Amino acid sequence: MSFPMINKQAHLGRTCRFAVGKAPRASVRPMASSTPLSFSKYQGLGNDFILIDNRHTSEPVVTPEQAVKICDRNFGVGGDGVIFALPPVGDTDLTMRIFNSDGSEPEMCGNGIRCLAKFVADVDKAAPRKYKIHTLAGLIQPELLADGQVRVDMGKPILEGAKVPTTLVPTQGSTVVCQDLAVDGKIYKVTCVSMGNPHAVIYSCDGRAIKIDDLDKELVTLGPKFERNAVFPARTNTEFVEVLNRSHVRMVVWERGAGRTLACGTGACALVVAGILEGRLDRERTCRVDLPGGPLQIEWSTADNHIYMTGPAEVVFNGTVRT
Ligand SMILES: N[C@@H](CCC[C@H](N)C(=O)O)C(=O)O
Repeated sequence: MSFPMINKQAHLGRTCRFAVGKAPRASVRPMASSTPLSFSKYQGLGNDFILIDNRHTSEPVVTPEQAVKICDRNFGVGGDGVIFALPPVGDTDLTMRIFNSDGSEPEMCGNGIRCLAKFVADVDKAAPRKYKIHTLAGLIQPELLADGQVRVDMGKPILEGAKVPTTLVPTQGSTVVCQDLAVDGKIYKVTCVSMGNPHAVIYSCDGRAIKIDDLDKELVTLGPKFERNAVFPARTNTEFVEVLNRSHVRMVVWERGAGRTLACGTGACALVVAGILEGRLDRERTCRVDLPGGPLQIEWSTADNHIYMTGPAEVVFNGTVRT
């Protein structure tokens, strides 16, 4: 591998100070507290993850509570989440599970699955190839390209509001497009899309198009008011988007369970779908999405209705950690 191998060691035996989020589907066995755990840190556009080769057993070797501590940027390794490569289910190559940095378990992670594909290829010393990965959002298929990028077949978006889930009243059939949501005395136009995980996408507020530079500072206070809004019973990821032209946008994101991050792959997919549903973007062209950490290319195929996401994934360092 052509990256510097840094061995980072941390001891995480202290009590965590943070509230641990709900992890409804997590059923995990705690690991022995003194066992050093090998991990690799990867990032996709600055969305960073601790990757664990967990293919020897179907239960994650880290609990949600331990994940919170490992993700801590001051007292731990630091990351937006912990991702596990688990044994395959059915006709797949492997299973992915992820804990957010607050310990909750999302269904999918777009940047994370690019990192996972690179990680597994690096561990197995495999030639570039396409993986079939089982996730809580169904089958997701990343392909390592010759130029180092990873192209992911993200499957079909879920457009039915109740399945996103949101209690906002649908505006186009069963889909919530440009529905009003009042937050802090302003009316946001919200479009709800699930990529397996829920997204609230916002292109305009109080009748004006979103300007990323104007709301950048506000995001930290505004984001949680969407994430925990009663109209999103499973909480939500929230993307604020500025259109540069009909195939190029800028965004910032507040992630469920992780807060402000530099990139969200599922969010980039959801906002392109939302932009097309709102009539702001062209479906015929691949859309460039500029995230705080860099660009992704997103296509919503008319041929199979799947979303295709292309972007980078890089190893940062390998290490061991005590939990
Ligand atoms: N950063 C991810 C999304 C991770 C999950 C998200 N925080 C959730 O809870 O749904 C991405 O790149 O998609």
